[in-house]
Amino acid sequence: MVALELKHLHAFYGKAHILQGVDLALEPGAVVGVIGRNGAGKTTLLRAVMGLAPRVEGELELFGASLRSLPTDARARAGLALMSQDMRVFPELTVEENCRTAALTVRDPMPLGEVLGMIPELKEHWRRPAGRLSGGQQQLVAIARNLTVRCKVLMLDEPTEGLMPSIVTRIGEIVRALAARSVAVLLVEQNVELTLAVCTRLHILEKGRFVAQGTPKQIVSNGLLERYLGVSGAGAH
Ligand SMILES: Nc1ncnc2c1ncn2[C@@H]1O[C@H](COP(=O)(O)OP(=O)(O)OP(=O)(O)O)[C@@H](O)[C@H]1O
Repeated sequence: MVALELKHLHAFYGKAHILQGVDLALEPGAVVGVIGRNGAGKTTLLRAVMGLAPRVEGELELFGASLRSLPTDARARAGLALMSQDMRVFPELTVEENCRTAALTVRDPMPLGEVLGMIPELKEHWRRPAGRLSGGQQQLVAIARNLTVRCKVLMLDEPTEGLMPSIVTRIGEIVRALAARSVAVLLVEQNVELTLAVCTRLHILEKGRFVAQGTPKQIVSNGLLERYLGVSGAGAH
């Protein structure tokens, strides 16, 4: 079974042809990383899947059903979620309210006790406005909202950018826990160590095309990180 499938996906900003025929299949429980240099098109890829890129061609399917004609909110209701710098939490609402408003958007939300069971560190902030929390804690609130709606495919755009190492580790653990619950995760992340540690498979994007793929081990041992990113991956596993 495939959770998310992209077939010959193209995306454009005006005349700029950014994604140039991307194919990708993401199974439930997979954690797939997309890595590539600045400007390769990683963010555009996630935005295209979410219905946020201005012009997209090709096919996108969620559990075999086409997403092409669906606007972003319908894609979200179908189980797709995107976490990025500009879409995190409602800052004026408390953590609890952030989760409760998410719960209202679906028929069968995850009970909040279960959400807190997965992210227990939110308990002590439950009644605080989310905007008062640290960047890392807000990121956990955003994940909690996506847990609440039982998203089936979670796309993360640079989830650990600017965060302290302890919270980076925590986000990695939570990503693994989500995958263990059959959520398919598509991760765009500059932190190579984290990417290698949590991903089951990596795809390298260069100038809008996938040029290589493999397990983290294969990518490192074939020297592909040096070749395409100019980093070694040494010290990571
Ligand atoms: N709104 C936009 N309008 C026009 N061009 C854009 C827009 N957003 C991105 N681009 C261009 O599309 C290309 C791909 O950008 P994108 O942000 O997808 O790359 P990226 O791989 O995520 O890079 P980074 O790692 O720097 O975030 C770049 O050349 C960028 O300048």
